[in-house]
Amino acid sequence: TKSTRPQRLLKAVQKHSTRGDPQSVISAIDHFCRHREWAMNVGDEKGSILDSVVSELNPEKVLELGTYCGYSTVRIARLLPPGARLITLEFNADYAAIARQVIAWAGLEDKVQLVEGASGDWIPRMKEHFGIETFDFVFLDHWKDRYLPDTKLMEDCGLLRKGTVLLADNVICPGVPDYLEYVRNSLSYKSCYFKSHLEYTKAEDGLEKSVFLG
Ligand SMILES: CCCNc1ncnc2c1ncn2[C@@H]1O[C@H](/C=C/CNC(=O)c2cc(-c3ccc(F)cc3)cc(O)c2O)[C@@H](O)[C@H]1O
Ligand SMILES: [Mg+2]
Repeated sequence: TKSTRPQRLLKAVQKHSTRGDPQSVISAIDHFCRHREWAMNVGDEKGSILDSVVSELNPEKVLELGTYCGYSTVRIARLLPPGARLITLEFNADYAAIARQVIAWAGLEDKVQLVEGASGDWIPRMKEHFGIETFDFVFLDHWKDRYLPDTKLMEDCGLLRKGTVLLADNVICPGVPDYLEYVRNSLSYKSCYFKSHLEYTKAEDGLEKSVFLG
């Protein structure tokens, strides 16, 4: 039977990158998506903005919503200090299986916990199941109509603290109008927009960085 795009992306990683070298994994995925098949990874341009936000923050506890093939998981985890932890939620079993192999190939499995399941089910269980008090950094890149409800859920579950940074992908394309309106008008957030481009294209897109004020 025909392979899937995530399977072909994994093959490209295993063929064109060095095991244990996260940067080579990132470059192999970017090359595959730019020259072979487009895929919805945050990409190299927005990825550099993601890198700078993570590096400046040096987070200990990170949550990612929507793993897909693990590209942004690898980008974030490679920058985390020893002892820091990234929990990434992915509810599609096929994507989760690919992402696990990409993360393992990059040699980052010790920093990453991939949880197969829906954000709505797992956000309320972060404290009792993973012993997480609050997150320092959250990367939102899952279904766009879930950014706002999941952000409100994280607030309600007490998972955000004064200074927690939310970084949201695709705030222009495909767009998350309800989420943007919320974080830009709420007195509980200080929000700013990083203008960029949709991964591997010339279309406008960007990241919204929102600091929770408590
Ligand atoms: C119950 C659903 C909500 N909870 C969830 N919990 C856990 N994982 C969830 C998830 N929702 C979605 N996911 C997973 O996240 C991923 C979904 C990402 C959705 N992303 C996009 O649609 C997207 C789409 C584009 C895009 C832009 C332009 C275009 F022409 C075509 C596509 C670009 C992007 O950067 C994107 O991120 C999948 O792996 C999916 O299985
Ligand atoms: Mg995205």
